[in-house]
Amino acid sequence: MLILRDLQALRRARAEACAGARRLALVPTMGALHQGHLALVAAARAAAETVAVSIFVNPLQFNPAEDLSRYPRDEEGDLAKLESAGCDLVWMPDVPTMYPPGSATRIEVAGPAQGYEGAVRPEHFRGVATVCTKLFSQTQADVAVFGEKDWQQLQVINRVVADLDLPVRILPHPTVREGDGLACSSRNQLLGPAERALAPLLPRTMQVALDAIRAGAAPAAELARAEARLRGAGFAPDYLALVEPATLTPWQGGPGRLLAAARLGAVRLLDNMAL
Ligand SMILES: Nc1ncnc2c1ncn2[C@@H]1O[C@H](COP(=O)(O)OP(=O)(O)OP(=O)(O)O)[C@@H](O)[C@H]1O
Ligand SMILES: CC(C)(CO)[C@@H](O)C(=O)[O-]
Ligand code: BAL
Repeated sequence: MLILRDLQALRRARAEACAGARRLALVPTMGALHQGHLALVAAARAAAETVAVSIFVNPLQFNPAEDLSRYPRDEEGDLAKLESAGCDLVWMPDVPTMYPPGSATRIEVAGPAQGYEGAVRPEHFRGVATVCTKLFSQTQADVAVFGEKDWQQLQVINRVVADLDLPVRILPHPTVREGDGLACSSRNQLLGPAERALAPLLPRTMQVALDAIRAGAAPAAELARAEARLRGAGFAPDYLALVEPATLTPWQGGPGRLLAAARLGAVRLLDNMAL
C-alpha cells in the first residue's frame, strides 16, 4: 500500500497503478475509519482494479464555530485498517497541499445543497463540493464511492458531477449500522456512555414514523410526533423531513427520503431512510 502526501507522487503512482485499462476507484474520507468506511472500500474493490482512499480533514467544510479541532484523528489506526482492507493507494495531503497560498476557486452548489445541512452549516457544501472536485481531479478517479449516510452530500456530489461533466461515476453505498441500529459515524466516539445508549432511539423513531406514513398517517403529524418523542428523550432535533430523494424538495408522493439530524449532548447525529 502506497502512502502519498504530495501531488506529483500521487500522479506518478496513479499512472503506474492504472497502466493499461486499469480503473481507479476512490473512497473520499476524513479518517477515523470505521466499519462504514471499510464497506465503502470493499465496494471500491469490486468496482475497479485499483483502490485509493483519501484521508483529509477538510477545513473548508467546517464553519468557524464548528468542531474542526475536536474532529477525531487516528492516522496510525486508519493506515492499519486500510492495509488489511486491501487498499492500494492512500492519498493524505496536508492543508497547504490541498489549498496552497492564493487558492481562490470554490464550487458553489444550489439545488440539493439548500436547506437541511446546508441551512444548519452554511458554507458546508461549498467546502465539500470544492474538495471532492479537487480529489476527483487529483486522483483522476473513474469511480468514487460515497455513503448514503450523508444523503444530502451524495445528492450534492451527483449534481456537481452532472453539472460540471466530470468523468467520474458516483457509486452510492447503503448506510452501515451498529447492531442496535445506530448509523456508524466517526463522531459516535464523542458520545458519552449514557448518550451512546440513547442514540439508537433516533433510527428507531424514524422507523416508527415511516411505518405509520406507509400505513396512511399524515406525514406532517407523524414527523411532529417523532420530533416531540426525541425532544422528550433528551435530543435536540435540528430537522426531521420527508423529501424527494434527489432534489430534496418537499415529498410529492412516491419514493421519498426521511432526513434527520439531532444533537445529543455535544454530538450531532445524522441519519436518513427510504420511504
Ligand atoms: N455508516 C456509514 N455507512 C455508509 N457510509 C458511511 C457511513 N459513515 C460514513 N460513511 C461514508 O464515508 C465517507 C466518509 O465519511 P466521513 O469520513 O465523514 O465519516 P463519518 O463517519 O460520516 O464522519 P462524521 O462523523 O464526520 O459524519 C462518506 O461518503 C460517508 O457518507
Ligand atoms: C466527502 C468528504 C470526504 C469530503 O471532505 C467528507 O464530506 C466526508 O467524509 O463525508
Ligand atoms: N460526513 C460528512 C462530513 C462532515 O460532517 O463534515
